[in-house]
Amino acid sequence: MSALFTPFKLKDVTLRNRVAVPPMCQYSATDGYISDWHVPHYTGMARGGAGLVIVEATGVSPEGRITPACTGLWEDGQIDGMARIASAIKAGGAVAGIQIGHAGRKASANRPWEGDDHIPEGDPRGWETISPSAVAFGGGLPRVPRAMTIEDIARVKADFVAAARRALDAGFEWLELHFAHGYLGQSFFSVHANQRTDSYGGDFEGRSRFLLETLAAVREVWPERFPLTARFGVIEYDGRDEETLSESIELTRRFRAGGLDLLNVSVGFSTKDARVPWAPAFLAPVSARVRKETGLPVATSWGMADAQDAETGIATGQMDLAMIGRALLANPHYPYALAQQLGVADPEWTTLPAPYAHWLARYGGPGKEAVK
Ligand SMILES: Cc1cc2c(cc1C)N(C[C@H](O)[C@H](O)[C@H](O)COP(=O)(O)O)c1[nH]c(=O)[nH]c(=O)c1N2
Ligand SMILES: CC(=O)[C@H]1CCCN(Cc2ccccc2)C1
Repeated sequence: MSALFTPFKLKDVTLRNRVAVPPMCQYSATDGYISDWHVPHYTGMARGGAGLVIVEATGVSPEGRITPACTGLWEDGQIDGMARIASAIKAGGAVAGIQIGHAGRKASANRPWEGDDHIPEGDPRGWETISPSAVAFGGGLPRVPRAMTIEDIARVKADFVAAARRALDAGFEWLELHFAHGYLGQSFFSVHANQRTDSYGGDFEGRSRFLLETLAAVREVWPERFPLTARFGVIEYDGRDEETLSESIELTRRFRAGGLDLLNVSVGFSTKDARVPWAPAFLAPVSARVRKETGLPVATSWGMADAQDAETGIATGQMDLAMIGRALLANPHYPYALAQQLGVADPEWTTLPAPYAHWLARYGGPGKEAVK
């Protein structure tokens, strides 16, 4: 019996298995509105057999996008397109999730294949960036952000709440706050990005305040029956890992007390000088520690695609969900291959829709004997 292919119930939502498609920007939107790219893309991901599909980082405001081509939920007109995506994911048999976020000092950037760098100041495609402090990320993102005022902070929190409401209206049943990867939420917690001397900076309490207040505000509007989750970088690989991890674990305990239902464990990416130990499943031991020391269900990703790594991750309690990203860009039906490799009974019917499963259940594969 495969641990990866067992259902996962969280609040009133049940995932058919532990394979999750993490949010992956498609950089295919216009003014935050989806295009003809998105519904087929997410439909394919859901039909491939994953238990959960989380829609890409979606801006809570125009300036909260990473690039001009990122999706948004800052205005009601954007709900309809997102509703089509949510409906398609559910029809494909997966739970429909969405990540909402604000890119902070990493905003106003070109698409990865067009430079992955800040749009030059003065270029009409770009916009002013904001962050806890006027400290640039550096490298290809040299633009110095404007330090947020208390009014900015209040506005952005309200934007998260409004976007959460729109996600609910669109039919999503799993919400993920983007508090990772060097974007605004992560930046408030990061000593690299947050040098404020007011109540939103300085010590652990100050650097945690924006994240905890945003969670509390969203918790008020997101229904108890649906999972409210966050993706958060618990480690920076900047030479201060033990200090960062212990602070992150304490903050995760407070997330749990504040009503968070699951943490998607990731990397902070707050500094361009990070030395990330890239390797298959490199974050799994960190995920295990967070899960053990906080008691909160966790998901994690980063090289979790190997069948044994994913199976071990779940079977040994390192994580509750394995988030598999690029392998699913390569092959949205990869959950079918995982089920086959892990010896799941009826792998076709476990992962694929009837029009495919019926025939594949009696198909030997390329180069094998013809249909029986
Ligand atoms: C094209 C693309 C786009 C995105 C990502 C990645 C890639 C490749 N990733 C990170 C992603 O969710 C995942 O954590 C990483 O890709 C690591 O997992 P894999 O090693 O790919 O399985 C990502 N993460 C996130 O929290 N929000 C996002 O919108 C995106 N966007
Ligand atoms: C929005 C977000 O969190 C994404 C945007 C794309 C790059 N992601 C981070 C990433 C780094 C290296 C390989 C894959 C992914 C973060």
